[in-house]
Amino acid sequence: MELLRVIGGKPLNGEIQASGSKNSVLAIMCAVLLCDGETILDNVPRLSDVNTLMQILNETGLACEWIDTNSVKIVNNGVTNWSVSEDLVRKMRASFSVLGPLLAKAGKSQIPLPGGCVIGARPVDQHLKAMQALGAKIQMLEGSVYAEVPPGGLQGAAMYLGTRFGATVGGTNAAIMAGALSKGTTVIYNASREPEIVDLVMFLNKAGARIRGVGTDIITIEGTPELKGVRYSVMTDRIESGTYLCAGAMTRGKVTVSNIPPQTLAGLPALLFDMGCEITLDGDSVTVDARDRDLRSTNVITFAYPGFATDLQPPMLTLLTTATGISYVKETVFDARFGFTQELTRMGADIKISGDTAIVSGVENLHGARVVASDLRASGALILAGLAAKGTTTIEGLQYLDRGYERPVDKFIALGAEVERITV
Ligand SMILES: CC(=O)N[C@H]1[C@@H](OP(=O)(O)OP(=O)(O)OC[C@H]2O[C@@H](n3ccc(=O)[nH]c3=O)[C@H](O)[C@@H]2O)O[C@H](CO)[C@@H](O)[C@@H]1O
Ligand SMILES: C=C(OP(=O)(O)O)C(=O)O
Repeated sequence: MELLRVIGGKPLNGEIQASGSKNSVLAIMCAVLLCDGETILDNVPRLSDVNTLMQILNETGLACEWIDTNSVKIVNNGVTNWSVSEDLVRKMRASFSVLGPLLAKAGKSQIPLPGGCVIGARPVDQHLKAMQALGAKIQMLEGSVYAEVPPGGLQGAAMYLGTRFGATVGGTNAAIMAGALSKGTTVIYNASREPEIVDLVMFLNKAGARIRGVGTDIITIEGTPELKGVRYSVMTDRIESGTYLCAGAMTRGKVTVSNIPPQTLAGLPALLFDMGCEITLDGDSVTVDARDRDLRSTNVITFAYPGFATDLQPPMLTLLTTATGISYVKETVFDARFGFTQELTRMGADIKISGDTAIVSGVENLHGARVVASDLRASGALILAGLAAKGTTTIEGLQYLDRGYERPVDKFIALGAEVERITV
């Protein structure tokens, strides 16, 4: 088994480059199913999620290969298989996003239901609603979704997408991708406004789609009969970047993340400033300076963009464990995203959970412990805790870390951390 050993107590100092965005590249790779011929994607992060999606696309008949450290070539000479195997969907929930493109391109698709995960229930009713609005026939058989295009093909339609948690990123992506090849006009009301959706649409429009309104909550799509492969550079990862900025603050150091447009971080720099950090925005680089500072508590509420990103809630909450005073962290996007706080408690944090809110009372120090990451952002959060703690922390569950953080050990070492992967 592989573990991460973190020796804490040293302030991080230095600069790192943000990697390509996981959530953006996964959506764009699904959209490549819609694009005939060759697509080259640059700034692709080397992550296990990307490799899993490459396997899925290969299974559908596309040919994906790494052609450079961060570039992937995908050749789409036609979809030859419209079903996805269960073990791949289980590995990565985002694989369900091939449903819409497979349907639009191959006329049908079969995908096992992804089920819930440790951060919440995660149903896909809004993905299916979008497909049905475009005319698809949907059936559930033995835990799989079977979708089929009606005889005249998918027809553009107006649809309202939304869940009890607000807009849906995956549902909006699904509607955009299927709408791009539908006949006529598709309008999505209450669309998600996440930067990764803007990136997906920029890719699709470069490939020949006609989509406008992205970045607002009404997206309009004029369907086109075909899309062509293009070369496209994926946006940088705001969640990875935010994690390193929180690490700088948590260790009372000074960290610059370059290559990240600050507006994509939504409220994070402002919240770090409220806590007492010095923040410098310089073009596409963000610096947090917390050296010799006493950080104070603040309150955080997660929301769809431009609200505070739920994926940054675990690192932000972790940072608050050593801020003076009491912080309230309310999670409104997923219904079970506080599991990791139990592990922080083992390291000396004082956290109480009351429904959708975590009440964090700042302590002077965390102490090293053996802890287990049970999801992707929990893994980042526990590294931050380990970096700030007195003593040594060992973290289990590195398969989650590898899903979403590119070369984290190299990046933390570049900032002066004592971190190593060990096999036991
Ligand atoms: C691969 C990817 O891009 N993942 C991101 C995507 O996940 P994902 O696309 O799954 O997130 P959604 O925005 O769809 O989910 C938001 C909430 O809506 C619920 N819901 C969603 C769809 C649906 O059909 N029915 C329903 O009830 C979900 O369970 C969740 O509680 O956006 C999330 C919210 O920013 C991020 O945390 C994830 O990192
Ligand atoms: C929740 C996340 O990803 P996914 O939707 O792929 O599970 C995440 O990146 O934090």
